[in-house]
Amino acid sequence: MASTLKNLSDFSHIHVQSAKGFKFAIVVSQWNAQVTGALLNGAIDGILKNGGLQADIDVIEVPGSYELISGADIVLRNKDIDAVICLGCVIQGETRHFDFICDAVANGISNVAIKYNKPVIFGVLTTDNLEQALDRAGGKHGNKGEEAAITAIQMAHISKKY
Ligand SMILES: Nc1c(NC[C@H](O)[C@H](O)[C@H](O)CO)[nH]c(=O)[nH]c1=O
Ligand SMILES: CC(=O)[C@@H](O)COP(=O)(O)O
Repeated sequence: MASTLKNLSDFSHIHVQSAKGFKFAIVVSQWNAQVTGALLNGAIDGILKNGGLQADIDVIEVPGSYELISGADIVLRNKDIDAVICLGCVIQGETRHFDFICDAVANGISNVAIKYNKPVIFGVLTTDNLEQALDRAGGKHGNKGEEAAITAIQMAHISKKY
């Protein structure tokens, strides 16, 4: 369902299990910091509102969304983490660089999840412009960072169960 048809932060349709006892890493890009900072706040709020502890959240900043791949790999290689949340904002520019970054990040994050058999959540906005990004980072379409946190909580429970 397109974001315009729903609020990304409306979880009334699901039962969100507790985040208590799980350890999360949030890897966040510094590119478009106005947006990624809001995504980070949303993700942290999503974990804390559902019983998680601030002490169980590691935040790792990386330069750009492309570096989310390495950031997720480094943290999973070095820490016992239940789920990683990758937050970024890629905005179309004049060239095809946007396409290469988006494809690389989506595929790279998937590969890290498979490599470590851990949930690595794709919380990366890929927008035409800044307005669309702000709308999804605490604006009229909610906060994709909070959505990514809820996804991480759910996947952490699934990983623990099976
Ligand atoms: N244009 C955007 C970038 N570009 C930078 C890359 O992510 C990467 O850091 C660089 O290619 C060096 O490896 N990154 C974003 O996160 N958002 C953009 O809009
Ligand atoms: C996604 C990007 O790397 C892009 O914003 C860079 O802008 P440009 O394509 O104009 O170089």
